[in-house]
Amino acid sequence: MSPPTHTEETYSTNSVNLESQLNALNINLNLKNLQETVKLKEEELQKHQRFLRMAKVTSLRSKDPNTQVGCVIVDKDNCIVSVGYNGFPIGVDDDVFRWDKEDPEDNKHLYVVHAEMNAIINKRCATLHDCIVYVTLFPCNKCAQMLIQSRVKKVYYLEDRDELAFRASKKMLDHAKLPYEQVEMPRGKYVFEC
Ligand SMILES: Nc1ccn([C@H]2C[C@H](O)[C@@H](COP(=O)(O)O)O2)c(=O)n1
Ligand SMILES: [Zn+2]
Repeated sequence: MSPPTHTEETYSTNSVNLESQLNALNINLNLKNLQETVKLKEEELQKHQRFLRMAKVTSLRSKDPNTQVGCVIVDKDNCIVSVGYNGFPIGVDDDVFRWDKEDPEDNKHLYVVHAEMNAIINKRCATLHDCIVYVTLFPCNKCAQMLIQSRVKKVYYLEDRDELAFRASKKMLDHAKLPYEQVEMPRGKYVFEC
């Protein structure tokens, strides 16, 4: 077999260079796509953190001495369509009805309207279908029922509890395929100059 001619050697070298240049371009393109994906993810996380910070501010209006919960609902255009916090129904006097939990026959849980329920009731739009719910504490089973029936798209939350109401809520949300996601907040993001 005759040795490769100068032309064949040159062609072979060029094709190797071309292939390595294409590989380098491909790696560079993948890196740029990855950087863009990471940037979009970071921007989305910051959006969720902004709305959860608003939910936290909303929760400060609650008179519950033990647990203040806030809820913000936004539509598909990220416009706030409703807010709510946990409190007694309109006209149910905080001075008459008790906020403590000692007496099973006269317990705040018999009276309080949850933040999510208030946000659902307070909505300033025809429907909550496909809206996103931001709540400072994971929805209980009763709120999960209302959120499912309202056909919201997803729930983002800050805190969770290992209690029956929350376990039942997850069971229903999972079965109804209503997704939920816990959001980590950067430290010190609740410092409000009031
Ligand atoms: N997702 C939730 C869970 C609870 N709440 C309200 C109901 C009570 O006012 C308070 C919990 O009281 P605790 O048992 O911690 O003394 O939080 C709500 O609005 N939404
Ligand atoms: Zn609830």
